[in-house]
Order: sequence, then C-alpha cells, then structure tokens
Amino acid sequence: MNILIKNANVLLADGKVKIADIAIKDSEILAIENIPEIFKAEKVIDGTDKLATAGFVNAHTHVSMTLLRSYADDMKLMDWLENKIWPIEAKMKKEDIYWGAMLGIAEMIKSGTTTFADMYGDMDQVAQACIDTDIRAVLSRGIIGVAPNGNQALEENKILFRDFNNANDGKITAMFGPHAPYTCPPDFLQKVVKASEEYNGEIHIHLAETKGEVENCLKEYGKTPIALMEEVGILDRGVLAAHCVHLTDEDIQIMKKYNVRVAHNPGSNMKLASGVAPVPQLLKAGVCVGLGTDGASSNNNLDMLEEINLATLLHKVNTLDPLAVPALEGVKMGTEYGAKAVGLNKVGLIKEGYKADIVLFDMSAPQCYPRHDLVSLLAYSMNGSMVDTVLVDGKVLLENRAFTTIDEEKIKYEANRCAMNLTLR
Ligand SMILES: CSC[C@H]1O[C@@H](n2cnc3c(O)ncnc32)[C@H](O)[C@@H]1O
Ligand SMILES: [Zn+2]
Repeated sequence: MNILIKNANVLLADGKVKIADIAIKDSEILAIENIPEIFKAEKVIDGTDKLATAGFVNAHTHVSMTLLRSYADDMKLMDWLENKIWPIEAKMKKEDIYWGAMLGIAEMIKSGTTTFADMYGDMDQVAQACIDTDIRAVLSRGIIGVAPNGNQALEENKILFRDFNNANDGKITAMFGPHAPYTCPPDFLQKVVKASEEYNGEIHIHLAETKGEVENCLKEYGKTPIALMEEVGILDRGVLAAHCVHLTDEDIQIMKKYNVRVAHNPGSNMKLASGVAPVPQLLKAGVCVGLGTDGASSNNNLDMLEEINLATLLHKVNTLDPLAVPALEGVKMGTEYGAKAVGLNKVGLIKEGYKADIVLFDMSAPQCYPRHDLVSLLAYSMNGSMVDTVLVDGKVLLENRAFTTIDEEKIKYEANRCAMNLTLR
C-alpha cells in the first residue's frame, strides 16, 4: 500500500529533525521530502505537530514474562531465578506463552516498539503471536543446557529456525538462544555452536550479568565469561550478548575483535541490583550497543522510551560525565544500534530504502513545550504513552492510539486469566 505521512517533524538518519513528508511504498520508505510526482497515496496520515521516529528495537526481552509482572520483586538475580521464576515457569503451558506474548506485544506496539529480540520456551507460540500482530521479531529458544531437557530444547531451537526464520514476509528471523555460561557448560555450548553453523544462525545469550557470574566463571574455568565464550567458539558465530555488565578491558577488546553486539538493559540491571554496564567504554571502543527491557518481571514494563531515558541518565551519574550517553546516542541505541545488535539491516532509521517501521508521537502535552530541541524532548521529557501511530513494514498497527487489528481488551482478559491460573497450579 502507498501511504503518505504529511508534514511531520521527522527525526532523520543524520540526527536532525525536519518538517517533511514521508512516502511509503509497500514495506519500505520510498522517499522523504522530495516525493516523486507519480507517487499516488492510497492513505494519507496527517503528521502535523507529531514527531516521527524510527520504531524502537527492544534488543532483549522474554516477552511472555509479562505474566510474571509484579510476581517477584526486590530480589537479586539468582535468588529470583532459582526460588521464584524458574519454579513457576516450569508450570507454564503453551497458552500462557501465547497470551503472555500477546500482552507484551500489545504493550510494546502501544509504546512505540516495532521490533523485539526474544529468548524463551514454546517459541512457536511467540512466533504465532508475532504473526497475529505483525510485529517484527528476532526469536530464539532459551536453552538451559544443564536442564534434563537441554538437548530437547536445542532441537526445538532448530525447529524454530526451520519453521519461522524469515516467516511472516521476513518480519520474523531466528537465532539460537543458549541461556548463559552458568546454565550451559562449555561442551553443551559447543553443540550450540555446531547447530548454529548447520543453520547459519547467530547466537543470543546472557553474558557477564552479575559479579557472582564472573567470579564463579573465573573460579571454575580460570576465564571471564567473555574469554570463555571466545574459547568455546560462541563469539565466532555472531553474538547478541545481553547485559555485559561486569567486563574487563580485555573483555571489551575481545568483544570488539569478534564484533559482539550488546543488549544493554539498564532497567533490569538496576532492578536486580546487578550493576552498571560500562556502556560509554563499549561505545568508545566501537562495540555496537542496543537497548533492551529484559522481561517485564525484572523491569517491570516494556517501554523502550523509558529504557532510553534510563540509559541517558544512568551513565551520566555513574561516570559524573553529562556527556556519557547524550540524548541522541540514547535514541540511536534504542533504534539504529538496536537494529544492528539484533542482526537486522535496513531497520532502525527513517531513511529511503529502509523498512517502514515508523512511530508518530503526539506532542500536544505540556511536557512537549517549549520546542528548543525535539531529540532532547524525546529522551528527557516524553514517555511511551504519547505514541499515537505505529507502522511496521509499512502496515499501520496503531492509529490515534487505537490498535487497527488486535483486540486489546481480549488480550488483557486472557493474559490475566492465564497469570492467575498459573499461580494456582
Ligand atoms: C530459558 S528461556 C530464558 C530464561 O531466562 C530467564 N531470565 C529472565 N531474565 C533474566 C536475566 O536477567 N538473566 C538471566 N536469565 C533471565 C527467564 O526467566 C527464562 O528462564
Ligand atoms: Zn534476559
């Protein structure tokens, strides 16, 4: 479909904001400003006084964990996982994964996220939710190698790849998801490397999230998690590494050498008291750093504009340098860098030839005045509730804050039903 967004304040690829029209042809951005005479719009969207940005890329989440939002708070990671999260996840059924994913996808679209990278179980249900909502997604089967069903989970990841890589007109792609070095020993990780070579897939993994993880890794293997991943061959495969909080300078050099991409999760790292990732050093070293929310049970929402805000503020105070992560860098981490981090090309910018994943923000609220600098307003004043219109792959999914295809009330009802039943099992 030919869509014309007229007269919007467009955040362009060069970081400048300009009032312009955006012509969309099918799934791509055809032109910005200089619209060809022959372009005939079948739908016109008035962008007057709205801010148009590339859709946010949530570079790391476990979307179905929306069912566990507010279920277990104020705990450190391993206590939280071992004593609350893993026991109740063991009771989850396929419909829980589906409705939890639908709830999370609805929340993400409504707050401006157009792509997410996921790692969980029963990923056929997450994939189906992506098909039912038309969001863009990079899906991996989270694999706990030490679990009795580690090999089964690896087989499920191969099936995910076979059945859903490039599915839904290419909006779904797949990766392999070994959970973490502390749940996937080296010999199992080598099986994952082999499978990823067989399927030409990349790898999504939690790395160096806590001080305890690093200390235990050094004790058991005499190496940091990053160095161990280099040894077992994981880094050769193309890696999206979530967290990367506790790193040495040598780790950062290894990450640069292997072009490791990072999903920085400031909200989750703060909520689980995991630490502050050395994002300014990673960016300075030329490592690609995107942003993720992690799951809604350790954040506790999936609002990427909030994550951008957290990233811009956290690193200022942690380094006592107001330029540690400036506004535009934070926005780029949540869009352009995030797209690269999850392995997508032509996504993450409003640029000719890129995918038409576009968000229009309503700027009528008082906190959007005065208009000295719209990128500053986006990073430091606005919030996800100001999202008005969302397009993914050139399809309008949200318009005037209302979903065009999905039933929000049904999703909230079914997800809540599943969450309550889950706690009764
Ligand atoms: C095996 S599927 C993915 C697995 O990861 C768990 N998880 C959620 N958040 C985190 C985190 O911050 N670090 C490590 N693991 C996490 C999730 O509950 C699933 O069990
Ligand atoms: Zn995670």
